[in-house]
Amino acid sequence: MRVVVFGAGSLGSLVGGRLARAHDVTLVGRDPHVSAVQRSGLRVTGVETFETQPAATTDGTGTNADLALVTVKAYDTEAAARTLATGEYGAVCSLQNGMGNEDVLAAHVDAPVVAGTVTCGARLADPGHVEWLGRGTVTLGPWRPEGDTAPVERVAAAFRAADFPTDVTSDIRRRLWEKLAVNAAINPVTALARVENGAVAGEGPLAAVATAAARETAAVARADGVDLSAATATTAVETVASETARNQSSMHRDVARGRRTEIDAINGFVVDRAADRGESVPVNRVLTSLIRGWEADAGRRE
Ligand SMILES: NC(=O)C1=CN([C@@H]2O[C@H](COP(=O)(O)OP(=O)(O)OC[C@H]3O[C@@H](n4cnc5c(N)ncnc54)[C@H](OP(=O)(O)O)[C@@H]3O)[C@@H](O)[C@H]2O)C=CC1
Ligand SMILES: CC(C)(CO)C(=O)C(=O)O
Repeated sequence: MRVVVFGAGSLGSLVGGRLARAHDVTLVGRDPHVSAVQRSGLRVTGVETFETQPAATTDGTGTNADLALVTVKAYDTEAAARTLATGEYGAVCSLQNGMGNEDVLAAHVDAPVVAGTVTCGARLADPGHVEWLGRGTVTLGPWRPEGDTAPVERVAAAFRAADFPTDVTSDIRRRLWEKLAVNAAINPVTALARVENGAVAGEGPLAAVATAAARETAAVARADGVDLSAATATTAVETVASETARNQSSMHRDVARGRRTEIDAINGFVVDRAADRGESVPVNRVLTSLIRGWEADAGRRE
C-alpha cells in the first residue's frame, strides 16, 4: 500500500516508521526532521528499536496514495485538509486527539474518512529519532455511521500487516468521546498544576477537578446521543492516569515548551457542544479559559 503520513512529528513518525515495514511510506513533515530522515533514515527507540528509510518531504501538495494518515495537532487540521484536497487518496484516517478533526477532513477531501484513536505514546527526541514510549493499540471505525466499512477494513489490514494491534469498531464515536473525557480530565489539570499524570489518579484535589471534567464530558456525550456513562468516563481517567503515572501529558509538555495546546479540540469542544444545547459545564469552561488565557499571554493564539 502507498501511505502518506501527514504530520510526521512524534506520533506520525512512529506510525509511519512502523508501517514502512510493510508499505511504501512517505512522511510529510518539517525540517530539520525531514532532512535528517532523507539523509540518514528514521531511528525508533524504546518499546522496540529499529531503523527504517521511508521517503520524506516538507511539501505534501498533490500526493496520491491508497491511504493518508493525519497526525498533525488538531489546530493544524484545517491547513492539512486543504493540502490533502490537492491529492487523491483511497482513504483518509485521523489518529489525532480531540474532536472535530474528522468533520474538517470530510469537508475538504473526497476520500472516505476513517476515524482512529491510538493508545501508544511517542516523542520526537531529535531530528530523525523518535522514542516509542508506550506500545498501545489502534482502534478504527467509519466516521459516518452509515459509512462503508470496506475502507476501514483496508486501513486496519494495513496496520496489522505492520504488526500494529488494531481493532475495528462500529462505535468509534463512543471511543472518541471516551478518549475525549480522558484528555479533558488529565491534560489541562496536569498542564496547569505542572504535575505528572499520576497526580490526578486516586483521591485529592487534582483528581476531584479531573473527575468533574470527565463527568461533564460524559454528560455532553450522552446529550449528543453517545452512550457514555459518568462511571465509564471516570474509570477510564483513573486507569489512564495510573497506567501513565510517570508521563507528562501532551498539554503539560506543550505548556512547558511554550507551545500552543490542543485545548480548543478537547475542553473547548466540550464547552461549545454544551453551549449548543444550553447545558452548563463549569469545570471545562474554567479549564478552557485558563489554558486559553495562558496561550494568549504567551502569544500562542492566532
Ligand atoms: N505523541 C503521542 O504519543 C500521541 C499523540 N496523539 C495525537 O496525535 C496528534 C499529533 O501529536 P504529536 O505527534 O505528538 O504532535 P507533533 O507536534 O509532535 O507532530 C505533528 C507534526 O506535524 C507537523 N506539521 C503540522 N502541519 C504540517 C504541515 N502542513 N506540513 C508538514 N508538517 C506539518 C508539525 O510541525 P510544526 O510543529 O513545526 O508545526 C509537527 O512536526 C495530536 O492530535 C496528538 O494529540 C495521540 C496519541 C499519542
Ligand atoms: C492519554 C494521555 C493523557 C496520556 O498522556 C494523552 O493522550 C495525552 O497526553 O495527550
